Amino acid sequence: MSTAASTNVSEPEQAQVEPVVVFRNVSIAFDMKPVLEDISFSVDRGETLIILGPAGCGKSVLMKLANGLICPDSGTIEVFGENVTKMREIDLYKLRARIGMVFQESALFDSLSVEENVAYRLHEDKVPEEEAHIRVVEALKFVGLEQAIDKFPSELSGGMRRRVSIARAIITGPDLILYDSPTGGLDPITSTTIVELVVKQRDVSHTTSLLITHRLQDAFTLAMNRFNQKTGRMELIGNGAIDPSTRFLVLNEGKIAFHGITQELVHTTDPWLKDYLA
Ligand SMILES: Nc1ncnc2c1ncn2[C@@H]1O[C@H](COP(=O)(O)OP(=O)(O)OP(=O)(O)O)[C@@H](O)[C@H]1O
Repeated sequence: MSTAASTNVSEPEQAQVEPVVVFRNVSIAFDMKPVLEDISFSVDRGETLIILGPAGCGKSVLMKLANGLICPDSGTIEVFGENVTKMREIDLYKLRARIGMVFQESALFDSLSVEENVAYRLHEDKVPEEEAHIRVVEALKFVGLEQAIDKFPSELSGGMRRRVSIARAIITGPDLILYDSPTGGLDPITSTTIVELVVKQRDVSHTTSLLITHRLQDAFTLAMNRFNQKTGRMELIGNGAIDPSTRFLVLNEGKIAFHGITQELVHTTDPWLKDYLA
């Protein structure tokens, strides 16, 4: 029973901060085959959640659920405090305006120039041409590609296309970024340049993010590095320290095999996780 004294104790500050994404008991099956079963987790403001797991375990399905692109069979999903599973298409459209998406295949429009691709959402929102151009240049500068503004996707390397895709995702100043395998299909050196951009976005803008990766190396690079704004480069945090805003979610056979911080993951005693991380 609560006492007068206990009710007077002020609640911790964190109680006032609403998570950006909340999954509660979410399940979904395709063709009677369960893909995600009773999944619950939340992502706090400013957090980067790295999603790992074997091929086909449901990582992309989880991300599509977070974006309201598909609906769960049961459970609820809240994004920015709103239940996306109950939203009308028009409200989902407004919600997605606050979300930046980076797809594995970059998903650029081949017939549009880099400038038109990056400005796509601004044009949809009827942003005046002059302002749109300034913002495109700024976003392309962020990813180090301002010189490619007049090129077409077919003239770019895979890594450059991925960088354009990141510029397109950040141009609206999103409150949440969903990265679906942003380094997929890239060589290790190019992958590192993409991870560096993700770290830069995390440490400069503190945008809440969900990031799927198949490469453990990328996941740990994200956790162990920070962006140095003075040098304009990513650098090791050092002394074995890790980024406090980066957490991990590992899926296996439709369930959460791990959800927590980097140190807990690397010191796990779970046999399956140890094998997966080896
Ligand atoms: N629209 C759909 N219809 C039927 N099955 C689907 C659909 N979308 C996903 N699946 C199935 O759900 C399972 C999980 O797919 P998902 O793409 O989320 O896996 P993943 O973990 O992202 O895989 P990968 O690491 O290979 O990208 C797979 O078996 C896939 O075939």
